[in-house]
Amino acid sequence: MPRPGQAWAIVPAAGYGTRFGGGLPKQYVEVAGMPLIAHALEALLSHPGVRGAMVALSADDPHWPGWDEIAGKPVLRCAGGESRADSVLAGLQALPEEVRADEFVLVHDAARPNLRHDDLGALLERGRNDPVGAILAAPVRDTLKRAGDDGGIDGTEPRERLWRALTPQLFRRLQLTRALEAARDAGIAVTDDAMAMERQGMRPLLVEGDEENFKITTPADLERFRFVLAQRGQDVRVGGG
Ligand SMILES: Nc1ccn([C@@H]2O[C@H](COP(=O)(O)OP(=O)(O)OP(=O)(O)O)[C@@H](O)[C@H]2O)c(=O)n1
Ligand SMILES: C[C@](O)(CO)[C@H](O)COP(=O)(O)O
Repeated sequence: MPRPGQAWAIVPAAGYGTRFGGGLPKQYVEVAGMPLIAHALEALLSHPGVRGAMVALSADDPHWPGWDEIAGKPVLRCAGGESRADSVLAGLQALPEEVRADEFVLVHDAARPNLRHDDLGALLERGRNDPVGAILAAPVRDTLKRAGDDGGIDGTEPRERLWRALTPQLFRRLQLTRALEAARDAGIAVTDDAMAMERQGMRPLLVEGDEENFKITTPADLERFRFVLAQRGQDVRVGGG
């Protein structure tokens, strides 16, 4: 049952997992008996602050299991686009009419299966009290090197005040739509939603999130996720991938 203040989530899931490899798009690789996208959706939709999800899929995605709801919440679908930003924009435009222009919406990668409820709660609480919105992020803790063409080190980048952007990212529906449209029209490939907002001169809030909310990009990331689940004592019946 919808509750006041719940936020819709847009889940971009129309990627092909090129860096992951294999025949199956990585969001459908099974871990602990569920495709990765199910872990991501379950973590989102089981939180009381989330109303439902709009999943942006590749057109005619043959792998989508066809869920209409998860954790008792509606799961809607739309066709994604050529880029992640295009897919997010498609999701924003496909949201139900009930979602007002000034309402906050979450954007969360299908490839991030390990979102914690306390992080999501902090993002919703603090992001809603920010004039622009907020993103989950993690401070850079390693020394950063810039690589030369020959594989040698060209230099060390100052890491003070550097953070890695995670998801979910929380913005108002119309503001994010306009920012993504502006970036698209300017031919700028934004790699996250905050970048589109920054281009408009806005400064989203950084909310520190857990390092375990990492994105599954390569097979090594999948092994890390399996290890994390094993550590949590979950049965890891590994499928393909
Ligand atoms: N045209 C695209 C490209 C990506 N995504 C989604 O955006 C998220 C983050 O993208 P990434 O990790 O890069 O996934 P892929 O694009 O599938 O990976 P790769 O770049 O290795 O092909 C993923 O959930 C992916 O499905 C999307 O919805 N539409
Ligand atoms: C949105 C994101 O997950 C934030 O770190 C990241 O930018 C996605 O990048 P990708 O190359 O589309 O995976």
